Order: sequence, then C-alpha cells, then structure tokens
Amino acid sequence: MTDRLREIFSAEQIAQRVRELAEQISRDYHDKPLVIVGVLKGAFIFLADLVRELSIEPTIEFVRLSSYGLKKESNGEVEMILDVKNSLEGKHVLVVEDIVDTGLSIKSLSHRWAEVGLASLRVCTLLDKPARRKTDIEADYVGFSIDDLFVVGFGLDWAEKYRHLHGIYVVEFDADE
Ligand SMILES: O=P(O)(O)OC[C@H]1O[C@H](OP(=O)(O)OP(=O)(O)O)[C@H](O)[C@@H]1O
Ligand code: HPA
Ligand SMILES: [Mg+2]
Repeated sequence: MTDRLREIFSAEQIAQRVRELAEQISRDYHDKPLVIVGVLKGAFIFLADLVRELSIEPTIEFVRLSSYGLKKESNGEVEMILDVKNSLEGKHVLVVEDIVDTGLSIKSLSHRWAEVGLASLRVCTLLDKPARRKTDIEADYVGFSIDDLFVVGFGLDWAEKYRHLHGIYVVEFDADE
C-alpha cells in the first residue's frame, strides 16, 4: 500500500524558520557556553541545519530515546538507548528535538538531569503539537506549532520511513491502520 503524503512545510519554509531560531538562540547564549543535546533519531536533520546557522560555538552531544517504535502513539515509556558520554553538570543545556508531542520524552530527560545539576535547561523543537500534551512541558524555541496530525519528513519517521524527505508531510492513513 502507498501512503498518501500531504506537504505542510516546504524545505524553503523550514530553512527560513531554522535561520530565525538560530538567530534567537545565538543572541540568548552569546555570553555563555552552550551544550546542545540532540535527541536521536528524529532531530538529526534539524540539529545539523540549526547548528550551522548559529553565530556562537556550541558543543554537541546526543542522546537516543525511543517510545514510538513502529506505532503512531507513544507507548508512554521512554527508553534511553544512548546517553551522553560527558557529564552535563554545571552546563547550559539546550535540548534539540524534532517534535514535542505528549512531552514524555522531554519530561524523562528533565527528570534524569534534575539530579545532575545543570546550570540551565531549555528546549528547542522544530515542531510542537500542544493538543496532545500529557505533561507540563513547554518548549522555549518552537519552529512551527501544528494541529493533532501525524507528520513525517525532515528527520521524522513513521515506522522508520520518510526521515529523508526535505519537507514535512502529514500522513493520511487508511482507517484500518
Ligand atoms: O513528546 P513525545 O510524545 O515524547 O514525542 C516526541 C518524541 O517522539 C519521537 O521519537 P521516537 O520515539 O519516534 O524515536 P525516533 O526519534 O528514533 O523516531 C520524536 O522524535 C521525539 O523524540
Ligand atoms: O507526528 C509525529 N511524527 C513522527 N514522530 C512523532 N513522534 C511524536 N509525534 C510524531
Ligand atoms: Mg519515531
């Protein structure tokens, strides 16, 4: 079966928004060292574009979380598959996500890091889906706010497909999926 994809943000629209976010972040962190922590896998394209637009020099780490697997719904349990190697104690951390949906992934990171003692923690996400939130998490930098729709492309997958697409698309599923 071929999935139907409907574009909601083009590569050009995303690039413009990424430049604006990078400007804002560069301004906010011009006087403090920044550690960017990308959340794999979804954030890999957004992070790569974002860091190349910054006018500051961040260090970059990654964690890998997973809760959606092959499904369209979070299973409610966020698994950490890869942790940062270097301690984040005393660091100004900006988490970079492709999407904040229920907020459970970000919540699990903030819980985990509460004991580490960061200097500060902020969240930058390309997409925000506030209608589905199950936690009190708010992102500090948001590319686009979207309705309650399952989206793919620009790093985001459905069952590991479509991460490579240049734009962002709504997947129009058949009723039985
Ligand atoms: O706010 P939440 O409901 O927690 O959803 C957001 C998270 O879910 C997705 O990751 P996923 O578990 O699909 O892993 P992936 O990035 O490897 O695709 C997405 O990339 C975010 O990290
Ligand atoms: O809409 C989405 N698309 C892909 N992955 C996701 N993870 C949470 N929400 C989404
Ligand atoms: Mg996924």
